Amino acid sequence: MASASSANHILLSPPPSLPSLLPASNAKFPHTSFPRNYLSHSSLIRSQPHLPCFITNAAALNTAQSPNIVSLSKTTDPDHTTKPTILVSEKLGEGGLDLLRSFADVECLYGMSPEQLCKEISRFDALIVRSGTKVSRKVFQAANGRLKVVGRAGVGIDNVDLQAATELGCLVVNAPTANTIAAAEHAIALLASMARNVAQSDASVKSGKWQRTKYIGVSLVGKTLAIMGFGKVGSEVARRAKGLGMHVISHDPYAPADRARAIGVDLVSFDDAISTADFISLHMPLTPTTSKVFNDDTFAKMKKGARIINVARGGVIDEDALVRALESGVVSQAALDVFSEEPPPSDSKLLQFENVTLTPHLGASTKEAQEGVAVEIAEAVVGALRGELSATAVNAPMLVAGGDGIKSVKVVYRSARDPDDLDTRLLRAMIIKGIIEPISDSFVNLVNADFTAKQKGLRISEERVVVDSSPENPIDSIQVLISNTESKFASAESEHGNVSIEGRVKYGIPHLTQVGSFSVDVSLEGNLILCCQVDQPGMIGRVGNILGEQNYNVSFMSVGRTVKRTKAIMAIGVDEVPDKNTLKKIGEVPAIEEFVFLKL
Ligand SMILES: NC(=O)c1ccc[n+]([C@@H]2O[C@H](COP(=O)([O-])OP(=O)(O)OC[C@H]3O[C@@H](n4cnc5c(N)ncnc54)[C@H](O)[C@@H]3O)[C@@H](O)[C@H]2O)c1
Ligand SMILES: O=C(O)[C@H](O)COP(=O)(O)O
Repeated sequence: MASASSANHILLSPPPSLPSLLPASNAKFPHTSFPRNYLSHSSLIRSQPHLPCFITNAAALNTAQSPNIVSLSKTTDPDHTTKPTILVSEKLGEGGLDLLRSFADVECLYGMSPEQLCKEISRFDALIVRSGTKVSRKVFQAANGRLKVVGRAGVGIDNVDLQAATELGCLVVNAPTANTIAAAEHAIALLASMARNVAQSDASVKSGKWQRTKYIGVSLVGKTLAIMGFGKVGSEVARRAKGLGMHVISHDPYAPADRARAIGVDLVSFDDAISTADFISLHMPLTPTTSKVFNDDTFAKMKKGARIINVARGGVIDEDALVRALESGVVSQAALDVFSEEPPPSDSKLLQFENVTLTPHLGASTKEAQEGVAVEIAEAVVGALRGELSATAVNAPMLVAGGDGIKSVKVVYRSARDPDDLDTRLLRAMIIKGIIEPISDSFVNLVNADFTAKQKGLRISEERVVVDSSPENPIDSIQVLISNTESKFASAESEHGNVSIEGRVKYGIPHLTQVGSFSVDVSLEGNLILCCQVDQPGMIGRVGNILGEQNYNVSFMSVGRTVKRTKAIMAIGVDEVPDKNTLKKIGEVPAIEEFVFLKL
């Protein structure tokens, strides 16, 4: 692709290499004319050399509001005409569906078998599920790279294989807030109805009996309630239980003590919580750590006659152990909204206990919560498909952790902020993506960038340097140093042999400010010719004339040098993509040692 008239002299020949300088081809999404760079990246990443691309993308982040927000891509493809497609596999509120339909072609296919889902999935850019759809590795594989977003219309994402999603570059978003109150209210409903045998006595009256003595209950006031998991739902349950006059304690290894204290709750150890509580309400997510955390050992530590409410996930309880605890009387009552298998098999022993109250995963099922969740997830999915920032991304780059020849990359962030307040995970993912995408065969986006880098054995180190600049700007500048590689633009190599490049945002636009040891000031937009030449009079004119002769309009020029009359770097912006011969002529100017053409 480059014809070299000397070792340091790189002449890019547009055709046939030009396609590699132009926006990424649609090869990975051959099925659609949906934006080509969607969840891929800006054309710059495919262009030469691959260094400034991550400066562009990383520096652009300075305009984003929060480092905790993930954007998969920024894209503008003026040619796209086809709407994205979204599959909704479980019942979703109308408000959310309306929103989805205003942006995409939406298909609601409820009650699909896992095989049907695998068969259908490759037609869709996004999938929206609730807790009833298992989004397994097989589903991601069957999507053939098309699926870009999975939206979980609710909180728990234990039915989505996040590892597979991450590896295959699919973003997973959820709707974490809209059903909190519904779930908390359901826990309180189960707590109160269990204490007063509402469900059991209702069934008894309906069967013609009048058993006032049998269904004598227990009072809540003054009793100790242990909330296991003091997150959104747990803390709302705590508030309500305080209102009922209960003494509330909680166990949550990650919850801040002052948040608990603010609502009069003491955070205690797991064992203290379960051994002192009269009622135990479960509100932790199902994870490998919490799976079957309520088992024979833990039931044995409970106060005899403890009562358990589970509105979290069935899998946090070893259900066989619960059966044993109910049989022995260690647990006197249980109220369960969730099960390890849903619906529970008809021969499940849990269905046979009169002192166990069961509901069919109704925690989030209020009209209000379902409408809220539907809109929340629709906004998240549409936003992600548009390439906007997504605050509810659950798989990357926050949750998970190239190059041929490249072994290590160092990123230096200069910022006025305290290094502890600088969350650089998204920037890091952007930088890694920029580096490995051009040298990776697999589909790389912000979701799987870290994972792919790890697979390639790329070491990334970060340094945060405090500088005196406006704290309103999260990052003053970003410098990327890549060792053990050669740049297509040799002048990008610093004296230590690292490829070194620095960028910053100026007036909201990413600028390249340092290439190797040369200072430059180049806005990273449009078409750019970067030359390294002997610093001598007339160079700007010569290159300008070559471009002018072919009617190429120069939009800006910037020259940087280290020592007078030695070497200089010239950056020339052009409105149009120069043809092969024009670029060749520039390369043939004797004082020009090397140059690259970049389409940003
Ligand atoms: N039944 C329903 O319909 C329904 C509705 C909403 C939520 N849920 C379930 O409830 C869970 C909690 O929802 P949320 O919105 O409060 O989530 P959340 O993330 O706000 O809270 C979960 C809390 O659990 C804590 N936690 C994690 N590991 C823990 C452990 N080992 N021990 C104790 N605490 C631990 C976390 O620190 C966090 O504070 C969800 O994951 C979901 O599975 C069920
Ligand atoms: O995690 C959740 O949000 C709840 O379990 C709700 O699940 P659902 O959407 O299947 O009702």
